[in-house]
Amino acid sequence: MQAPFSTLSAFRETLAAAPGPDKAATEGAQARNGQLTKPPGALGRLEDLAIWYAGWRGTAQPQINAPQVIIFAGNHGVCAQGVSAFPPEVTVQMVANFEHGGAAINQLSKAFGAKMDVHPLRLDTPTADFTTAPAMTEAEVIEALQTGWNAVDLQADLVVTGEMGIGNTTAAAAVAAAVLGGAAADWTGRGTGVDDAGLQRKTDVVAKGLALHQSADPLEALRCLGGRELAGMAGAIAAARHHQIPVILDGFICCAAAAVLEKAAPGALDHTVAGHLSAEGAHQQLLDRIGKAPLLQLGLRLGEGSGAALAIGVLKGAIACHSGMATFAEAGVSDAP
Ligand SMILES: O=C(O)c1ccc[n+]([C@@H]2O[C@H](COP(=O)([O-])O)[C@@H](O)[C@H]2O)c1
Ligand SMILES: Cc1cc2nc[nH]c2cc1C
Repeated sequence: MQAPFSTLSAFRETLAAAPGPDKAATEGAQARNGQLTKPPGALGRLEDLAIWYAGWRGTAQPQINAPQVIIFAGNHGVCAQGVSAFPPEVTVQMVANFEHGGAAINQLSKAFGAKMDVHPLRLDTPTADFTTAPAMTEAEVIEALQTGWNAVDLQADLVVTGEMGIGNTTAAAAVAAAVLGGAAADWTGRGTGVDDAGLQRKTDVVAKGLALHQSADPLEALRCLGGRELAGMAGAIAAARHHQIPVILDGFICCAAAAVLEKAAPGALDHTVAGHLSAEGAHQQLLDRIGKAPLLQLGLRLGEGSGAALAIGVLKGAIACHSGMATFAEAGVSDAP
């Protein structure tokens, strides 16, 4: 389906009109969970995950057969300020690596049975340096949101949103600070591995951007301080909601993009779970602020959707148990405590 918006205000309305989970499917899944051959609650968070997933898919006994990993790539004018340990050319080089199957996310997608799509977003035209101008025009941010929306495969039954973009932890920190509040230093971290001087530069750059672009509107924060890959992820997360497809969020940059949606329309992330806790310092508080507990904590700070792709395995495990286990009655197991 083509994106049903061509302005930020129409995108805001699309978010506000998003559907909720199916009540009957949720209740059916809760009832089924109570009959499965295990002590009550013994599968811990897997039980909540299965019931959550069932509600969004609209069936009490769902399957996961077609996960889709979607990677958006963007370039950032703010790299001119020396905010990354790597040069911006790495973005296009890594896109080629994705296309040739050589990146971590290629292997993780394959390992967890997901198809993987890559969307380079105008890599030859970096966003404007947000210390001097808005990162994007409305037309540019809309184009990226639309590409994200249209990237979701309607046949997918689970979506992972990931990114690649040298400099994007600076953009994500600025967006997080603008939509969630706090000082620049609360949200900046080492990204690809900047040293102490680089971290100080990054914090000053974010503070400058926040001072220049003051708006209470989270979508304006995305436009002025974000990047095309953040907007792409936001568009895909919103589209997945529209099509009742659950989403696994990835690391710091993905969650900053998601926070924009949550602030623009509270509840907009109800169809999402946090795949992992990134080693990027501010990810924990970002997750706290969007009310998500990560499924995994493995010290990853790669991006590319890698932590979320690993969490596909957790969700598949939850659904395999929920939909495939025998009930006490079917197995002839006594359910008396
Ligand atoms: O996902 C994360 O939490 C994460 C944390 C640190 C770095 N990254 C990745 O590293 C790149 C951004 O780092 P930087 O230092 O260039 O801002 C970008 O391509 C991200 O995918 C990703
Ligand atoms: C090599 C490299 C791979 C990445 N994948 C995601 N972000 C990245 C940043 C770099 C520098």
